[in-house]
Amino acid sequence: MKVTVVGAGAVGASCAEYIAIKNFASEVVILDIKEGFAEGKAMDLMQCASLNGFDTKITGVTNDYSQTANSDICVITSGIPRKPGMTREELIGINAGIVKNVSTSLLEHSPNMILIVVSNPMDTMTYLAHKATGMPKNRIIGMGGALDSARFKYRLAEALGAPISDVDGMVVGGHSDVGMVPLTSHATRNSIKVSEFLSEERLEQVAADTKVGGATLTKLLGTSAWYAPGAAVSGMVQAIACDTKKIFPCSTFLEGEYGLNDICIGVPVVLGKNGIEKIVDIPLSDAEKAHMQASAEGVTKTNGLLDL
Ligand SMILES: NC(=O)C1=CN([C@@H]2O[C@H](COP(=O)(O)OP(=O)(O)OC[C@H]3O[C@@H](n4cnc5c(N)ncnc54)[C@H](O)[C@@H]3O)[C@@H](O)[C@H]2O)C=CC1
Ligand SMILES: O=C([O-])CC(=O)C(=O)O
Repeated sequence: MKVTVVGAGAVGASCAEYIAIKNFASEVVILDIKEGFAEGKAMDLMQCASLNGFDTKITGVTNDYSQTANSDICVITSGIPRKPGMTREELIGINAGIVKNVSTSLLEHSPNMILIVVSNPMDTMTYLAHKATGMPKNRIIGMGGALDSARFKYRLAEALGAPISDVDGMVVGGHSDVGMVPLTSHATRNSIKVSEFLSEERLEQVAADTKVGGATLTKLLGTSAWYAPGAAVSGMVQAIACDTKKIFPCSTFLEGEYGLNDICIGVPVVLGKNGIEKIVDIPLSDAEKAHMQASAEGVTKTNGLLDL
């Protein structure tokens, strides 16, 4: 199993590190445009191998796509992150050109790859990768919901005073400060609905804190987060590589599901060796449906800024 990660920055390196530590891939190639940067990150990570007990071979390359040839899974994390006070959508001007170039260059050398898009604004970048490469929709997957759901579970556990392992919950919709749709009505603490434990007001606060999860960290860190994003990507890569059929909320191209068309947005999917193996249509409450519709309108508006 060969995995390529484009972008050796904060998220790319974190993702490569988690993939290596989980020890399911034979090879990880990290590619960056900055001379020597990916080589340095790869060497540093390889020097963790004996300490952390993994056998994954990690190599770094400067913009040499021939080294990525025949990758099974490719991850795009290249592009600029936001600074405090910015929205993800403001990154489109620079990141669209990068994602378009990177996705087509990857496809030239790995025609059978499954592509995971991380760069922001992620739903629009996933849509762009779809249009630029013409790949089948099951092989282009945007990462956002897996991270947003982890943040939702963190906030729920905090409010419940419960261990995170006791909590389950999912966030669908667009990966943006306003567009996320935390599915509070489906969230549980050890199979008991969280509404049995928390007031409506407290649950609204949990949802609000979840939606600004990325912005909160960006304010604290001065740039956006990387540990949980890297862990979220590595979980999706593992599900595909090991054909686990686990369900993750992912951004995927919709053709009528959830009443939406010609858009990539977060919905629950089954991940396996073929990438997105099934889109899971779950019933939403009227309020969740309205949030999903408004979220889709936001993503479509951002997609309209693309030069396709
Ligand atoms: N979807 C999600 O949930 C998340 C998305 N992100 C996004 O991921 C992206 C990366 O974030 P960070 O790693 O923090 O940024 P970073 O600045 O640490 O790393 C980005 C890397 O991309 C490289 N790069 C730029 N243009 C390139 C090109 N054409 N080819 C190859 N490499 C290129 C840069 O040299 C840099 O090393 C940002 O757009 C950020 O907003 C970040 C966290 C979560
Ligand atoms: O907040 C950002 O800009 C990066 C990101 O997508 C996240 O951490 O959720």
